[in-house]
Amino acid sequence: MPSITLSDAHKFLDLNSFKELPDTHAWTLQLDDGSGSCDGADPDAVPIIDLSDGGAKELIGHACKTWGVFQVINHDVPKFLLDEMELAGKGLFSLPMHQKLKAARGADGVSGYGVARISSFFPKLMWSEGFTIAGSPADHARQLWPHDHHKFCDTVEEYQKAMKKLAGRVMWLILGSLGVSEDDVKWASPKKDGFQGGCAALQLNSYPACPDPDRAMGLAAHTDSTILTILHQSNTKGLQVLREGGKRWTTVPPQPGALVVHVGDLMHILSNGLYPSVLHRAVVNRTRHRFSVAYLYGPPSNVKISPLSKLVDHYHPPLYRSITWTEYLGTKAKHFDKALTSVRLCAPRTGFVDTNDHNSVRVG
Ligand SMILES: C=C1C[C@]23C[C@H]1CC[C@H]2[C@@]12CCC[C@@](C)(C(=O)O1)[C@H]2[C@@H]3C(=O)O
Ligand SMILES: O=C(O)CCC(=O)C(=O)O
Ligand SMILES: [Fe+2]
Repeated sequence: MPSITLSDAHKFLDLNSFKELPDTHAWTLQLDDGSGSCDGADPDAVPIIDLSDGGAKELIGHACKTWGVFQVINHDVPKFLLDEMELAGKGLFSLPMHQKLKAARGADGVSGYGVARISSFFPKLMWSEGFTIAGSPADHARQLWPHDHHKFCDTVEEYQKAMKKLAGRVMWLILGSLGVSEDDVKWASPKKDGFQGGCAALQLNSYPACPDPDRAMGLAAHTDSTILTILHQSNTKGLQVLREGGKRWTTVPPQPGALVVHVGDLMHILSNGLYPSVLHRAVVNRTRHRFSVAYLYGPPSNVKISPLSKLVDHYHPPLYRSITWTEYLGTKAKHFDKALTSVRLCAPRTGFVDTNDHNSVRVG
């Protein structure tokens, strides 16, 4: 079992046990000042795209350019699998804390139970707990359920398989909307025996009901270091996105059976900035426990990612240097919201809204 030092102990408080918000979790940000977030009733809402629609590619291209996020329906991932994964995750988080700590994420590790990796960039803790699965869930699952970890592992593996297939399909719709063909991105090309490219992590997020939701933060504003992320959120709202160059947070309303797709930083790089990664966060509420599962999809870890040559010419110089996913995750762990800027080659033109300069927008 990874040892937990005393200074770390406050990170592993059982959030369900609080009647009041502890100071360690009280953010000074004003979460909602009334001028900001709007909910799904807004006509200008996050697009919902039917993957069985012949025009899906164009609709996805437009959504990537303008929002960096969209929901997909008719995606062929069975509803029972989404429900089963949600139940498996809820079962994990409902274990006693001492049991969950047996699968705690080590200091340099990726997999395991713990607070969000980006926590170290913030003075306050987030009102959430997470469990990250990179590769096989078996080792950690065995620590959590010494007598019966098979059901959890089977569900996770089936979910990973379905998500990998969907992620490949959506990635090709996105690339297709940029006029990029399979010959242009060898590592990602679909092979006869199934989609080859791609590497991924699964992130389970739990946001317990919170006694003071306006002063708490479920998951602080961030972009994902992925090509794309596929998010399944339970039927409780909490996910908010910031529209490109925008100043207001928009709720992505849970829609039964729909999956949310986020454009990640590596797609931002591949598209040479045409499809900016989306800044998003999770807020919490007073009465309901919220749960989400994110499938974080990227390229094989050692493939060099750079702006696609089809999108680069004399008038459109490459804006980012090439970098592998492994290197980028390291850069993100060190620079967080400055990671994309740190791999940028040319300074943004005057008047260009750099959506990744988080200081220029109200992130609270
Ligand atoms: C493959 C990934 C992507 C990671 C790191 C690693 C495993 C866990 C992912 C997340 C999931 C939660 C938000 C985030 C910002 C975090 O803190 O951990 C993500 C991060 C990233 O997208 O950078
Ligand atoms: O819980 C959510 O809605 C957001 C989760 C998220 O952004 C992530 O896991 O990267
Ligand atoms: Fe995210």
